[in-house]
Amino acid sequence: MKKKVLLYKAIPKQEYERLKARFDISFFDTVNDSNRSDFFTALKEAEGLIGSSLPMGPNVLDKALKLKAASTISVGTDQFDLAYLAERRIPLMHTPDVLNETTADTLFTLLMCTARRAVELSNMVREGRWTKSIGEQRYGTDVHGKTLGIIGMGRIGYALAKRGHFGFNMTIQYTNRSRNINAERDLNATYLSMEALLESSDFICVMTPLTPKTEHLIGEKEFSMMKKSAIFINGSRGKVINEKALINALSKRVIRAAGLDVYEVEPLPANSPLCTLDNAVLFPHIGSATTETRLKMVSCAVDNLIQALAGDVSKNCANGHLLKH
Ligand SMILES: NC(=O)c1ccc[n+]([C@@H]2O[C@H](COP(=O)([O-])OP(=O)(O)OC[C@H]3O[C@@H](n4cnc5c(N)ncnc54)[C@H](O)[C@@H]3O)[C@@H](O)[C@H]2O)c1
Ligand SMILES: O=C(O)[C@H](O)CO
Repeated sequence: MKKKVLLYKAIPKQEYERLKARFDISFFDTVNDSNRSDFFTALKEAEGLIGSSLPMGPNVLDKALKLKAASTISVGTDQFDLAYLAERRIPLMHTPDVLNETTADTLFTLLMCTARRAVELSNMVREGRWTKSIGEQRYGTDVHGKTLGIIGMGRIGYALAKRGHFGFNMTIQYTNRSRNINAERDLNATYLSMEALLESSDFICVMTPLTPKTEHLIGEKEFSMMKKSAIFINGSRGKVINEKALINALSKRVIRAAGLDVYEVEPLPANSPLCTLDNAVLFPHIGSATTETRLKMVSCAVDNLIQALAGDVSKNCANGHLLKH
């Protein structure tokens, strides 16, 4: 008999067929009031889970009594409680590496758009407000040759730093849980304390995962330490930043501008004060959102689930270090 798998995201047909060839699939594109009880019935029977963007904390997974493996179509694992899963001996598989370059492309786009006020000025053209030279007060600021400070120099942080170093002759500095020797060797990156990085960077990009230790890592105190001309970029998770403090820093011009791909609440409510700020560039969580990369992520997550349900968690297991204890 085929193992039961709960799929909670629409995926390309060829990847769906790969799953269907091996497993008995229950598919939920979304979970709402009309299908919630069917979702929980399927969850109760599922040995495998695959999907993304749904909170899967203990309150949900306590009902998944037969669960043997979960596979998230993302590198971020913050929808899950890794320790809880490890306690139940359930591996959580994720999709590192396949999205590094695309996400770094997005972050650099965000950085460039923010520095050069691209969205604001493009809107001026579209709305018929380009009636004369834009004027000094709307000039952007240079990116090339500036200092890029990266908080969280992991896989994506490194890919972003590569763009800054080789493409834009930027000075790279970073803070991280541990030294990134490759970044220091390849990109001449300098390891700094958080304080030193905040005080001396022209561009500051946050690329840590969201964990209990990184929640609200950047708040009022940190914004006040940045240069008045600093441009802040968040491509990690919204909750790594105290969004209220960021809004305050932007509206009072404590810093120059921010480029954001992620928010405390997603989708960002249209009445968020962020939407009224002309010094904020707002992307709708599109770090990895290209056709090619999203397909690679789904394919990787499908492979991960097949392998994990066969007992092999040697690759891409996010809580492997906890399962060992
Ligand atoms: N915006 C998007 O669409 C998008 C796309 C991909 C990933 N992400 C987010 O980016 C995160 C990072 O992805 P990655 O693949 O580079 O992960 P990674 O694990 O390779 O890198 C994260 C780095 O953060 C560091 N770190 C962790 N806690 C820290 C702390 N308290 N202080 C300083 N550094 C700390 C780690 O040491 C590591 O080097 C993901 O967890 C995800 O949340 C967002
Ligand atoms: O974590 C990730 O992979 C990205 O945020 C896309 O969901």
